[in-house]
Amino acid sequence: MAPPTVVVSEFMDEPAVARLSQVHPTTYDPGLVDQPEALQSALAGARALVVRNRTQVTAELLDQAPALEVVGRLGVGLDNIDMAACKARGVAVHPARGANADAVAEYVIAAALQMLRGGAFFATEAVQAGEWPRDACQGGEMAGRTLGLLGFGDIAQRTARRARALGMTIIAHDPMVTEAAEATLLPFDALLAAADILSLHVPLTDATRGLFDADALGRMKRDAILINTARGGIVDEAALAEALKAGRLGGAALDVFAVEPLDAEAARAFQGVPNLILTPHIAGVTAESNERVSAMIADAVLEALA
Ligand SMILES: O=C(O)[C@H](O)COP(=O)(O)O
Repeated sequence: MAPPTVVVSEFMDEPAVARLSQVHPTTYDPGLVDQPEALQSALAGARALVVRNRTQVTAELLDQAPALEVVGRLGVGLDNIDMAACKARGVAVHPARGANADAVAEYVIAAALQMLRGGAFFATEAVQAGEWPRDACQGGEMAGRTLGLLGFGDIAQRTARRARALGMTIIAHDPMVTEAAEATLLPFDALLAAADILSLHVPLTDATRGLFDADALGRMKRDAILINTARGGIVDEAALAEALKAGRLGGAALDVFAVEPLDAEAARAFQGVPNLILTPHIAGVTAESNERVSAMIADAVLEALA
């Protein structure tokens, strides 16, 4: 078998893989991300590498791939890719910008609705059993509440449009944005103090690492809901667990974690914590978004190698 020109180390929509395979010898093995040696040897002659968020594209890995020309990223976060090392080696990096944004925006709205109103939808058994738990099932409304967005890029703006349609007031903080039709821009402290639901849409950088520590969480409303679909590491998980347990915060939905899958310490910290939803880094992944993301990256790789 010819050594692969294209290596795909995490899951990708099969029709997009097939398009790559028609043109170039392609190794598609979603398990490669967990087999560093196999990944290195697959890359020996590869011109393209396609990853999601778990494959660490480090300088060391790039050194094992001397023919590499392009990295396709099946998502938008770039914290698993050493961009400087790619640049130094002339390796282009293509994220799937915009292709999973609707999936994340819908997740944020669903998580907020779930936190406010979700209890009612778990009443099926009680209702079948002849109970009528109307008090326990009473929730809250999105309309009239304030959605705070930290970061006001594409995903946050799509979330804002949906929230506005539900009657919410939208506020945002983004040092890169000076004008926004969809939101009132506020300083960070004012955003923390005013949001009923606060959703994070910033990358993990030195400036955002650990930003939501005990102090920041303490400056939010006591009944506020925090939603993190951005990156683990922005929220201090132990401090969040403590705040929820102590009733200093209303609830949280976390899709991303400092270590994924959760390590034992984080799992212990979250044990028995009330009003907490944990999901496995899935906000941006739906059947539709996987198709869009994969098609976009197949196109980018084919074009780069043409
Ligand atoms: O950065 C992203 O777009 C999200 O983390 C989803 O990425 P993934 O689906 O490629 O893991």
